[in-house]
This record gives sequence, C-alpha cells and structure tokens, in this order.
Amino acid sequence: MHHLATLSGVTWPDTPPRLYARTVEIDDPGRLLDWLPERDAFAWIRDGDGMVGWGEVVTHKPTTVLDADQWWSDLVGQVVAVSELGDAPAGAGFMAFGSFVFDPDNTHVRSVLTVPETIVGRRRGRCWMTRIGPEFRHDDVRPAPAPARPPRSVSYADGGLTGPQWEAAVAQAVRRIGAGEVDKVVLARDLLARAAEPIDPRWLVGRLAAEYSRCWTYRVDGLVGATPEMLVRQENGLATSRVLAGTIRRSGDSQRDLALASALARSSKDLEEHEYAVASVARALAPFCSGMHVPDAPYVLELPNVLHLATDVTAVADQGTSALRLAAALHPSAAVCGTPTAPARAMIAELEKMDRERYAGPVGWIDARGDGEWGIALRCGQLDETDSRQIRLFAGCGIVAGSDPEAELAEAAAKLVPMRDALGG
Ligand SMILES: C=C(O[C@@H]1C=C(C(=O)O)C=C[C@H]1O)C(=O)O
Repeated sequence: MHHLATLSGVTWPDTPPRLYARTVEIDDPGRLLDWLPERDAFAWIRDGDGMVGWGEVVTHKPTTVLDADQWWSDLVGQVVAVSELGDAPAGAGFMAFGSFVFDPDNTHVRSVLTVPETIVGRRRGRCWMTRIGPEFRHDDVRPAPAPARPPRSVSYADGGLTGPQWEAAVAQAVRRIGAGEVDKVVLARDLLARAAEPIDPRWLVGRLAAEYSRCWTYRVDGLVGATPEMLVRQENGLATSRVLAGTIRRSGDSQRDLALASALARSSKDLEEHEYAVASVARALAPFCSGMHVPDAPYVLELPNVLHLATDVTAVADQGTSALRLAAALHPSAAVCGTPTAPARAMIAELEKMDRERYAGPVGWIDARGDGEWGIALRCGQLDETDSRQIRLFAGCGIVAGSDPEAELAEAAAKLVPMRDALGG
C-alpha cells in the first residue's frame, strides 16, 4: 500500500494493482448521512463525525474474522493509493466496512467486508472524499438523494420465542448456571417489525445518530443500529476496548436515575457480571499487546434508555497487528456470549430458538494501515433481504446465578427502545 502526496512518482505494488484509491480534502460536507442513497450504502457515525460510503467495488464473504484479516492484508498489497491529506486520520483512504455473524456454525447468513466506491468522511474538523475503482477516478460526485422517508404503520410480532417462553429459557439458564455448566450466558430475543411500505434505512440511521450520539451508529448490508459497546478500536498502535456489562433501565426521572446509577455501581451481581466481561477482554488482548491498562472499577455510562457499567481497557498493540486481528481475538466476548465461551455459545444455540445472524457480531471498518473500529452489533435490526418492509430487532441480557427472568425480559425490552423509537414507536 502506498500513500503518495501526488500522482507523479506513484510506486507500484509488488503484485499487479487491482484497485486504485484517490483521496482528496473537501469542504465540510455537512450532515454526512445526507449524502447517502437509500440502498447499497454504509455508515459509521459518532457525534456527527465518521464515514459514509456507497457503491460496491469488491465484497468478500469471509467465514471468520481471522479469514477477513488475511484477505484484507492481501488486498491492501494490491492497491495503489494517492492522497492529498498529509497525516491522514484513520479511515481516510482505502478502507472497507464490514459486519460479521455472531456464530458461523449456527447461522444461515454470511459475514461481509465491502470496499465502497465512494467514501465521505469527517474527523475532528478534517474532511475528505475517497474514490476507489479499477482505475483512478477523477469525476466529481455530488449526489442529491431524495430525503429519507419515515416508516409507516409499524406493527410488531414475537420472533423465535414469546415473552413468557423467553422467560422460561432464562429460568432454565439460571438452573444450569446453578448446576455449574457455565458462569454466565447471554440470552437474546428477537422481534419482527413490519411497516406498510419499504423501510428506508437512512431514516433509522438518522434517528439513531441523533438520539444516541454517544453510541456508534452503523449501517452495513441491511444491518442498522447504534451500539454503545466498542469491541476494539485501533488507531496508530493504540488499542481500546469498551466493555459493558451490568445494566439498569432508566426511569425518566433524573434524580431517581442518579440513585439507580449509584445502586448499579455497588450491586454485587452486576459487578460480578462486569468482572467476567472485563477479564475475558484483557485475556484475549494480552497476546497482541503490551502496556495494558485495566481500570480497577467501572464507571456508569448513561444512555437515553439504560445505564451500563463500563470499563475502557487500553493497550499498545504489537506492530503489524490490525484491528481485525484484535477483533478476531476478542469475539465473542463474555458481554455477548458468556463464560466459559464454548459451553455458553452452545447454550445460546440451544435455548434462544433463533438465528442471531449478525446481531452481537463485530461491525465496523478497517483501513489500509490496519487501523479501524469494530463495535459489537447491539441495539440493532437486520432489514429483510427479500421483503424491505420487514426488519428483525434483537436484544439480550447477561444471565448469571442471581438473574430474575421477569427483570431480564424488561431489560431486553429497554434495549429494544432505540430501534423501536427509530421505527416510530
Ligand atoms: C446483549 C446486549 O447487551 C449486552 C449485555 C449487557 C448486560 O447484560 O448488562 C450490557 C451491555 C451489552 O454488553 C444487547 O444489547 O442486546
């Protein structure tokens, strides 16, 4: 991969070039989501900054995150890139958006990694456009898509399990935890939302990015959501993972929420669940990093719908380690699978009675240097490929020895709120 200031003096890669990427500095593009067409588009937004992309240059359907890492480094070796941006921010240049399934052994869908044709990005005041293709693209693109349409007349139906059936599954998990099969298992449920007309994913992403600006709002291949949990971000060798585990619903009354937050921070059940999750992340990162910092105690992350116990683990990644390699090591974390991993994953496949597809899998992007951000696909929905009026929503909860099925169902409902609100209630 070659980043060059000008077109003259381009250095060719060792293998014949397959793709050409050209990045230019642009004026502030305004609201990034306004650039997106309705279909075949990508987004990764936090606090208004991030990247949007559209068009498809190449798509890979890897079996595992590790396969994707290998494919990506091979592809990067066959790219000629030029950039106007000196000291370019991570993501500004040749890059791909991706979304991975939770459990490749228990799903009918595939993971994807797609290099878009056009990317528009903004990061800390620097704005760029990258165009990618089988030759350098010099044409100017200023799409003026029609505004996003709100969904109409949305109705909901149970997915794999009804509420009471899911509570029974949680009760069974609690019994099996008592019998020593696992320490923790994360059980999720799905809900089918159906609108009167095709759902415009741009509307959902727009609402999520506005309401959940502290989360990472994403759109990749029909998967739309706003996650508060960062599996791993890597930038200039610094790796960060935000672990969440331990949740309470907000009451709508800020005084009461404050009391709830301090109760959450002292709750032994939640702290124990949190410790499992942090320890699993630290263990998985250790072989690829040095100088790891694991804070002693979590903080409380406040979102509009829930409060979470959160810990940010940071470390220096070994040279040559990509964000995808780290994501491969971290997925599935205890926050979305359980501990120990293998029996927890088997219990999920047995008890949930649904296909998680890409829910709870890594979602994000990777650039040519191996920097990238891979969130955990939570608070999300997957648009139906064959019927664009339909979207499947997912939410789950960590189940430990003291879990109460009724409270867990209410917690799952609270985690569905972002997507339900985006769909109009
Ligand atoms: C599984 C989900 O959330 C996860 C479970 C949490 C918990 O049990 O406290 C908290 C955050 C996430 O790690 C979800 O949102 O679907």
